[in-house]
Amino acid sequence: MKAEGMRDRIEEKLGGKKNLFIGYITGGDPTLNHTEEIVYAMEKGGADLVEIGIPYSDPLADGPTIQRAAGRALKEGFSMKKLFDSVVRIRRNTDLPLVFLVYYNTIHTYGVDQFAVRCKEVGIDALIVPDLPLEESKDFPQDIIPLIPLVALNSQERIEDILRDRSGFVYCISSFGVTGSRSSISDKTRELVERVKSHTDLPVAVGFGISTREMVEEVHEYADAAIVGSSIVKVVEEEMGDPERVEAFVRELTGRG
Ligand SMILES: O=P(O)(O)OC[C@@H](O)[C@@H](O)c1c[nH]c2ccccc12
Repeated sequence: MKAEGMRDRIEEKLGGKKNLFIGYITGGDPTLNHTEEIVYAMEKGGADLVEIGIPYSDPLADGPTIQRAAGRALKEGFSMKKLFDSVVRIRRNTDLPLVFLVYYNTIHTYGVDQFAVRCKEVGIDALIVPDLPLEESKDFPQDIIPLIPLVALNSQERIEDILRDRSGFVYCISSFGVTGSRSSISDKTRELVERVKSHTDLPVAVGFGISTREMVEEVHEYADAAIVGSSIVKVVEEEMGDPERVEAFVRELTGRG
């Protein structure tokens, strides 16, 4: 489903391209000022899209690294209102596609329609809602802002259903369990991506457990985009949000510049 009258930054930047890179950070980690600077840093390092995670106290799909990031952000007084204000500032400076990674509770508490409208207003391009079941996503106002379809190794028979009438890109989850670095990518992932590609022309991205340039290259052999979260968040943690360090790490992962 395509949002009416919305400029499709995701299609412009990702459509028909290869060797793409998507980076994740947690919004407000360690502060919202850092988030703004880190988004620019990731773009300079070669990221084609940035996922901004909304810190949440009970993030069931997240491993310890991203949980700690959420803890840091919440301790600093994170609020949705302040994040929306940050995105308004970010949008004055870049056309980089931006996606929120947000648990449903945050949306529900804000008000579903209000949340969707505000995201669109500030220039968020899509949402990833890891805990929203497919059936319920059908009632979500995707005419206002699209939801990125998530496909897991065990979604096999439902792939066609999941991919029907979608825009943006497809997020293939390459392993079972929670976010966080792993030493290798399951070989089932390639099959999953091939299957997804037989049902859609959207760009296909692979995430979960990717942490090195070698793993990014491996994903690029069969998918359009590699997604890296926890290992970027680890740099944010170790370097106390220093954008230059994040830029250097993202550049190492993308192999650009
Ligand atoms: O952290 P990893 O293993 O690199 O995985 C990507 C990831 O961080 C990001 O896309 C993400 C963060 N939280 C999530 C929850 C569900 C699905 C995906 C995510």
